[in-house]
Amino acid sequence: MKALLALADGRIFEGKSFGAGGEARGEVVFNTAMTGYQEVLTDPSYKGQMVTMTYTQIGNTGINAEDIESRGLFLSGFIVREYQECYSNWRACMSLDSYLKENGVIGIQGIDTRALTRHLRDKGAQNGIISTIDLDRESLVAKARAIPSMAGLDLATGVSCDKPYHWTEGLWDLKDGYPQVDPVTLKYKVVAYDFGIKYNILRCLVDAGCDVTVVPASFPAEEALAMNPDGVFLSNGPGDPEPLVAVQEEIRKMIGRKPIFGICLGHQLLGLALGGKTMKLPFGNHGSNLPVMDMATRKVEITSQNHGFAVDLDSLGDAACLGHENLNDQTVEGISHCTLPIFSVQHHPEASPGPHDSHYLFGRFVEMMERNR
Ligand SMILES: NC(=O)CC[C@H](N)C(=O)O
Repeated sequence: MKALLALADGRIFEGKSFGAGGEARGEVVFNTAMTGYQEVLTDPSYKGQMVTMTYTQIGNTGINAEDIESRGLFLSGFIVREYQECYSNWRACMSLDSYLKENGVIGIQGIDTRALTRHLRDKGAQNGIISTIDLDRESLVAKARAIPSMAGLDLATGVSCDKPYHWTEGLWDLKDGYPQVDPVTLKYKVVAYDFGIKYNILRCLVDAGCDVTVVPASFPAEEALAMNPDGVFLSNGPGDPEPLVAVQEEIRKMIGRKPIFGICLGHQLLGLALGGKTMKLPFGNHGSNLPVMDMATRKVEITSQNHGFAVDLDSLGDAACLGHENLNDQTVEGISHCTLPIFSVQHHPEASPGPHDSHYLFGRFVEMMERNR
């Protein structure tokens, strides 16, 4: 079935539909990861976005029951060069096409994703619409123009959990899959704020020795502190961090009381709680091959990233210093508090998908909690 992708600036791409049919809208971004489309699909931080993969063939390894990063699919559309219906992997249980259909997500294939990516890189990420039902080009562009901008949107509250829960699953192992870890062996009590948390962050925390209680985005700081955790974790999540004013206020109350570690949206929220500002980047960083320098050791790590906003370092003044730097665009990749045991990173040390170079950051958080007990 024919499908069209129309961008707000008038550019149109024609392709064929796979997955669900209908119409979907969102901010179009590109992801440069060569593997891990299932983790990309289940990353809640993509809510409100349509993702184009720069890798040319997608679907080859099908879908399995294990590489899942959240309770569902949150992105609104999936754009690929060549969809592969014929999949092969020992863990695969269904095709990508069936998975998208089951979850009501629109896919479009046969798109010149190189041209689309270059367009987004040169003109900036922008809103777009994919349709199989309205093939009128002018009407689609008009609809794409009417989509509200990602800047200013609180999308995190909508994807967070409803009530606190306990997490005890550890990291995947080839022989045993995901282990259930006995909480008595976990030494550090961590309260993890869920703004759209990826499961592998929770697994990495457990693997590092943390007994994790996940709490909703709106969880009051007083209640988190009353649980007397060794540390507080702030998760990744979709949308703009700036409108989450109430969350920033709660984070502010915990600064100086407990060690804090933040990832991605959690990092941006920490920056705002420390008095800094965030800004929207032209097209952001989405992929699993992005170089970053750890300023403490000057070691370079290849990282997994997925963000469209960034912390403005100058706006932080003396509140924090640069902890990590993105070596492609020199944006702030991490901050660390000058005196308190508080740090955060823009990239994803849990990978999923991506390299494990940054796994050490979970160990750094545990060391911080150990020193502050
Ligand atoms: N992965 C994330 O946490 C993304 C953070 C934020 N939504 C951004 O786009 O910058």
